[in-house]
Amino acid sequence: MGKVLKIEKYKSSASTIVTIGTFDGVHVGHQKIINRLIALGEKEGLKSVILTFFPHPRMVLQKDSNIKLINTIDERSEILDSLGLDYLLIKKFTKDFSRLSAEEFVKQVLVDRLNAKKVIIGYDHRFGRNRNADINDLIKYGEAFGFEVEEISAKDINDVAVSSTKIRKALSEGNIQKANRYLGYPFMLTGTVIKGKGIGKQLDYPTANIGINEAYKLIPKQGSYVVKTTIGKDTVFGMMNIGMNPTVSGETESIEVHFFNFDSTIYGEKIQIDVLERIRDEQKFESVQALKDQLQKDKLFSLNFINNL
Ligand SMILES: Cc1cc2nc3c(=O)[nH]c(=O)nc-3n(C[C@H](O)[C@H](O)[C@H](O)COP(=O)(O)O)c2cc1C
Ligand SMILES: Nc1ncnc2c1ncn2[C@@H]1O[C@H](COP(=O)(O)OP(=O)(O)O)[C@@H](O)[C@H]1O
Repeated sequence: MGKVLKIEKYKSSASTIVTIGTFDGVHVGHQKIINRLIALGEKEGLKSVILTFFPHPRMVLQKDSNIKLINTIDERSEILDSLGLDYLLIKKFTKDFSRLSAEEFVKQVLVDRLNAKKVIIGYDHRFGRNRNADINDLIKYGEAFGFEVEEISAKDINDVAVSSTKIRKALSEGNIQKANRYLGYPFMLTGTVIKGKGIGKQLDYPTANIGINEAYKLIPKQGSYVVKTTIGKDTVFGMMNIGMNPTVSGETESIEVHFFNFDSTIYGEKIQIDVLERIRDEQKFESVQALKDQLQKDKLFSLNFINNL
């Protein structure tokens, strides 16, 4: 288990191997780089470090940017940490930080704080004020300050053929199978169980409404999905709806889950939902009975899917 730290509190006496990036999604391409980082670190006796930024540079530099992220920063930290790094450092990305020259960044962060002896970086990585510097500059700084640079080639990156952008698109289109294949783990939603309208129990399908605090979190296309979660020590499956509930209300978007074989009150609990499969688009039904009939079909679809896992 690694350590998640703010970089302002970190100064490494041990020599490190470092990779730098936003890593939104921590997808199979990212995982490949991180596994290489860890393996090389072990081989060469260097502590493995990921330096990541939050908020996303686009959220800071283009204030109007409506970028949505695959992971909240807590989700990203948890997934990165689970890969077996020594340290995950989160650098708060600010306007001031973005104004550091490439050389200042290398000296102040990579050298003085991280004590980097090796840096693994993608062939097209750019850094420093106005993204002025590239990998060749980094190699020169490495010669001056005493670290090696290992390039991840275009071929290595293209072989994986996965990108955070492609995953965002798949999620926005409701293509959860594709997103999950690219992620290498099920897409997750994390939130707190909040009060809804109290209609679920009347329908005989109580639904835990999930409140997500992070406005920048990407929510998949509206519709219903098969999901899985852990409540206490139990694995619980369910069916989730993301949408406006047009049959009974229709004003605001909600995210709600009906869990199978479950009947506890869980208001206020923090919950992480793994999204496994899409069921269908949301519909406006003629009657509450028609909605209930559909929910019964959705349940059968879900149970069948779960039985085949
Ligand atoms: C799997 C699932 C699918 C749903 N699909 C629809 C739908 O297509 N149309 C609709 O109006 N409501 C749909 N609902 C939402 C119900 O209307 C909703 O559960 C009800 O509004 C309860 O809300 P409450 O928890 O805020 O009381 C769905 C709910 C679930 C769990
Ligand atoms: N099988 C279940 N699935 C989801 N929530 C359940 C279940 N059984 C009990 N609950 C509890 O009931 C609440 C949902 O009831 P519901 O009538 O839909 O009210 P609300 O509108 O407040 O969501 C959930 O937040 C949870 O605490």
